[in-house]
Amino acid sequence: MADFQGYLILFLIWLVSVIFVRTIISKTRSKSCLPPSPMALPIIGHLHLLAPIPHQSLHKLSTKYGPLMHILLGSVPCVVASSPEMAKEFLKTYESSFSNRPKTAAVDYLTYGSADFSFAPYGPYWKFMKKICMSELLSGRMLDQFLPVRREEIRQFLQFMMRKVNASEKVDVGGELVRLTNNVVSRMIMNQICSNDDDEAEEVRKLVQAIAELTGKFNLSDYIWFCKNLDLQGMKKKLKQVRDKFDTMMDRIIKEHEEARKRKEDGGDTVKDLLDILLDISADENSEMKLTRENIKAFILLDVRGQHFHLLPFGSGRRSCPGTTLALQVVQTSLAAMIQCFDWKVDGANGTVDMKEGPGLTLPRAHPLICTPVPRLNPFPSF
Ligand code: HEM
Repeated sequence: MADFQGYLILFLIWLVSVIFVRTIISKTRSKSCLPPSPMALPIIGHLHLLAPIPHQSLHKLSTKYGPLMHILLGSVPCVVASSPEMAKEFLKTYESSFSNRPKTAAVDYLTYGSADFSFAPYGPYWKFMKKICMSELLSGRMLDQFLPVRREEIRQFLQFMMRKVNASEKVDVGGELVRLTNNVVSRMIMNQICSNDDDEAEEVRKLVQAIAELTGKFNLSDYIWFCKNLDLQGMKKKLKQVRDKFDTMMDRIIKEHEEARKRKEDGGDTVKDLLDILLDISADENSEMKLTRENIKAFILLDVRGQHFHLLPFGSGRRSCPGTTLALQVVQTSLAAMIQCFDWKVDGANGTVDMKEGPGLTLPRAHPLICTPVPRLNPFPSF
């Protein structure tokens, strides 16, 4: 009996040692495969190194650790590529392994459980939506059809500037360009204008701003594993408020579209907006995939070509921006009109433009650009 106990103890010691040594070997092996990394702190990993503006901090770290480095966002491992060559490796050579976007609690909730296109996992639904975007929603034919909308909105923008000239008033240039963009996109998507000065327009603007802020905000529960189910920042309540408001607005707009479609059924050749096309696809019994109400709402919610990997304003590869052609048409034409019609006198800072960057997903300015427009030529002589 004593012999048997001795053998059992020896066996257990052998088993524990084997497991222990194997774990150490596998850990060392997997670590040695990872790119260089700064020293991480327990729990928060490298989060403390990313303040105040993450892309600037990452650039600084890359000058020390090279164009490919490994960091921990709390408990989430992450690889950072910081040179054109490395970007090409991820976005072209090994593109198929990196075609998903990270999922955050805010985006997942706001998009009805990732039912949208921008954050959809790479798979059959994403492929279906990409095809619809390229062949219908944002196709060349569709963009040509909406040329009068873009022309009208740029005209309104220039007329607004002329009114400011006549009143000798300053302008928040960024704010007005956001208004121009929102108007073009919302007229294309659902035939609605956001610039009328009524309460509803203000409500929509606030909603868009709240969505942008919530999706760009750092949420502890996405990155620190033991905070996953603790809502320390009160995000859940804010997300629910915003999504409920959006939901009510969309239900009303969809109902209006459906009533208008019924009235039009007996003929008429009015231009379809993007929401009409999405409702057509969702009603089509033979469609390759069924589009749900939530897919449609989530698609609407979130609203240089990427071949030279030095400048990638629209990304590159299969997840690159499908709105590039539309965006370039609006950006180039608006910029040309702004430069052709006005000189822009910068307010304060000795007349220089303050290029300080603020935090956010789309690289906002730290401070608004306030200018006084000075007319070079009047595009509307009778105005
Ligand atoms: C100047 C304006 C714009 C810029 C700078 C821009 C930039 C970008 C960037 C950087 C991405 C991510 C690309 C990647 O992950 O590789 C993206 C994705 C996307 N953009 Fe844009 N974009 C603009 C305008 C638009 C417009 C006008 C639309 C539609 C009307 C649009 C729709 C989308 C969509 C749906 C995605 C997600 C694509 C996917 O995940 O497959 N964008 N955009």
